[in-house]
Amino acid sequence: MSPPKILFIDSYDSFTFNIAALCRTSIPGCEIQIIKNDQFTIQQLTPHLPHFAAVVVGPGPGSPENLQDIGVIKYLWKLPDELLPPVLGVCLGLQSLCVEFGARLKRLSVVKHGLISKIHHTNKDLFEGAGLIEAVRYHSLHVDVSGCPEIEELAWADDGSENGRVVMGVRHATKPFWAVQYHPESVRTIGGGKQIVQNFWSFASTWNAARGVKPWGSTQSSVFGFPWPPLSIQDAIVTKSPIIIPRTVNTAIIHLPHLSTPHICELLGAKDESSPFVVLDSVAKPGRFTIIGSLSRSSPQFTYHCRDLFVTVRTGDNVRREQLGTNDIWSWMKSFMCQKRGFVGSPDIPFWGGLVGILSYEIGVDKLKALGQRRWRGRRHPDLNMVFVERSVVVDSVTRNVYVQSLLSNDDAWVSKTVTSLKDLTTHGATEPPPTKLVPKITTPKESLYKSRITLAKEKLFAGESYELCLTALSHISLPHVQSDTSSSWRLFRDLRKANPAPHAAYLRLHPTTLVSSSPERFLSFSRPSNPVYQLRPIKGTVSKGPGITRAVAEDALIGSPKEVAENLMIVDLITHDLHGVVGENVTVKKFCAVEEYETVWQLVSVIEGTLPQTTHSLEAEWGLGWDLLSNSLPPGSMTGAPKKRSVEILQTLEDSDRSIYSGTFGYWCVSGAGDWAVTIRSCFKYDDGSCAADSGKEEWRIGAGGAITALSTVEGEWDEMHLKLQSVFRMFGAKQPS
Ligand SMILES: C=C(O[C@@H]1C=C(C(=O)O)C=C[C@H]1O)C(=O)O
Ligand SMILES: NC(=O)CC[C@H](N)C(=O)O
Repeated sequence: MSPPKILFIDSYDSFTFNIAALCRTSIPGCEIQIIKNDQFTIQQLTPHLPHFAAVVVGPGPGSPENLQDIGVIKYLWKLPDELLPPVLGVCLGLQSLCVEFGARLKRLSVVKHGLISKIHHTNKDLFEGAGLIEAVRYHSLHVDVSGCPEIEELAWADDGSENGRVVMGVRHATKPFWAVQYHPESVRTIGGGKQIVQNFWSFASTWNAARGVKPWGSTQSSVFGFPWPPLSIQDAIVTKSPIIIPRTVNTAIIHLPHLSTPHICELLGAKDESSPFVVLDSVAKPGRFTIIGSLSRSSPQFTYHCRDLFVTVRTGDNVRREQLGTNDIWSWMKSFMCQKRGFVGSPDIPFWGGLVGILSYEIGVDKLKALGQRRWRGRRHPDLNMVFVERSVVVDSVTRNVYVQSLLSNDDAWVSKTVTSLKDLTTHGATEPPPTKLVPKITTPKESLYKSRITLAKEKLFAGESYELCLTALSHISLPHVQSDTSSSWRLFRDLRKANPAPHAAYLRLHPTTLVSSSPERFLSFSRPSNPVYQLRPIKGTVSKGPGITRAVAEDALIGSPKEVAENLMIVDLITHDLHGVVGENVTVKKFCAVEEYETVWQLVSVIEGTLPQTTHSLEAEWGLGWDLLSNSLPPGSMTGAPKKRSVEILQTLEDSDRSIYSGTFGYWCVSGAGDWAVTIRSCFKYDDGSCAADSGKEEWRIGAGGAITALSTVEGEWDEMHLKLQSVFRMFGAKQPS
């Protein structure tokens, strides 16, 4: 028998794959075909409905009364019975069902985003055997079903003086429609998930026994494409690369307990402003390894601007444009890296050599196909800027072992020369230079404007357009350009790593871009095959450090705050969805809302991990999947809010300019298939162009900062939080936060 097919109609939500995963665990062997609500007209969809055993109508931003938000779903409910598959609606899905049968749509007085409520139910029908339900809610709208004879209420929440009784579960009196307003798939929902999907499936099976489900045919396969979980993790669609000849990474290991990272960097060229340089520096826990590139003139550097049809490859003085042709930038970079497969290096370190660089926020926005007013063509600054590192030095901060490695053949001379120089460095020692003293001119966002945008963001949340919006703004710092034989940006980085030690500190000088970062936040890491682990580590929830703010006080302010936990939970659910979308079903939340201490702030951190199914995927498929996950999960959910696409679109209307590399990601993709990417926050960056020229006598730096706006945010609180985050970077300019 062919597996039962479920049609999932997605309204551009960020929890879709979580619901798909819940269906897969509740309905044995089902396969899920996901479509967008504006992908088909009802006339195009109807002939295929007899081939589906059920339809799931998912959540989403906006209103069921707005055709642009609800799309084809509006017309589903009124199809003749003989064409009808059983339907399960979630959130927006429930609202649409009820509205089409006469319910009144209202706004909640107190919106519920990422908040948990006890769900009361009849213990019958969809809720039979459901027991205790404490469920996560993501809604601003709700339905009044009094006066709708066809809609039977099965469950409700008692919001007391806030909203009174709110409908949480319904069924249609005669048609095969059931729905819930809460989120059965959320990682924090207890009860009311698997049981209700199983009950739905049992009613669906009864309905289908009478109706008969037509077999899935090749026409359906060609119309609906691959089901979820995605086939990219199976052998079938992996691009076959040429036969791989194993190559050993030329590696020397030395134990140098007293050597500091800045000294190694300086040995490898950090001081020379004219040359490219990269270091991914784990200055604080949980970071462990520091990766320093030793770039040569032959190290290829790749730059790409969104929507261009080519990528620029620079090797020394040779600059050429490579046409992307039928590739997009992601598959182009992947095919470049495919040629570098087959190296075997030390098992004790995560990086042997590979791509290191920066991806902008906008490259993610472009991938998301978010509608916006941005000018794409003729963008001045690269959206992808990466270098292929062939020679590197990796420092293990735990063992204090230093690994000198080269991917180049016949490179013994460089390896042994570098080992000797490093040993010399330790014996001679070196004095730390004093912090740079500069007089910066700082321009921060205008208070009244930023505050008005917080209010506008909240209005969008109240209207049901988003559940959380990460609002940000850029500040500018202008520094006098000081003539010196030591790169000024390198000096700044050296100061920053002291002033704000962070697990994802980085100094990436990839002209025209220079990034100086003290990011605390890992976006995504993937270990090397076989059986890689994909880890995302979102931070949401920030409290300032200061006198009296002990760990206990911070925990109370973060874990004890429904606002902070809700803010984090929404991103955890979103990130779980991003991960499910690429790796399939095996995704778990390893840590939920742990408090971590950083130099200037306490942060609430969650850890989500995914692994691949035990099916027949090859090492080859595993090798490139981290990159696929990266490209499919940008921009980082913690920098957008949820649902991602709509939130990004709203943010474009609330922010004045491109975020550029702020809010994007930087990190590496190792030739082994492993990678580690951080969120570009607590960072400053500059471009060498007209706005930053030695001839203008100034260096113009930009710093982005912001925070997640939720329905529970206060205008003052969010303004202060944005400033607090700015402060962590301002310190390196020797500057106090301007008031
Ligand atoms: C927006 C920033 O940080 C993001 C927002 C956070 C929050 O709202 O608590 C925390 C970490 C980041 O994901 C920033 O640092 O500029
Ligand atoms: N999660 C959802 O589907 C939300 C539905 C609707 N946009 C609301 O806010 O009420």
